[in-house]
Amino acid sequence: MDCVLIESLELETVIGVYDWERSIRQRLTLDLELATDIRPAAADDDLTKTLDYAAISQRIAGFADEHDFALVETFAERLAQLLMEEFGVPWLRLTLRKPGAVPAAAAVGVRIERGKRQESAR
Ligand SMILES: Nc1nc2c(c(=O)[nH]1)N=C([C@H](O)[C@@H](O)CO)CN2
Repeated sequence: MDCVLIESLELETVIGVYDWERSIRQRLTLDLELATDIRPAAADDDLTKTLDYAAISQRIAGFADEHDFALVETFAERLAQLLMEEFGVPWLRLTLRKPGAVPAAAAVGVRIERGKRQESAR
């Protein structure tokens, strides 16, 4: 299975369950593995035949701007749905970290996998 990767994407958003978190923007970092068959794009050297990681990163930054969830779980789940629907991603693994939320930890967060892996014929 081929993947397009986005690693350590830095986002700013309103997120948190406590009152003091509702009026500030906090940093999240995102790792993504997005399943896609890269061979058509590679064969024709054509960006339109693959997932454009720049366009997807920009869309994710917009998503972070538009929403103010309480939980990282909600952010991750809603973002996964968006990526699968808008970009036709059949399977993804998404790791969302909230650095600084627990001072004794480098980061805390969630990792989810959604969709079906499609093993490609060789
Ligand atoms: N599983 C989770 N636990 C906690 C979350 C969360 O989103 N998911 N959030 C908080 C607070 O917002 C925390 O980040 C403030 O430091 C606590 N636990």
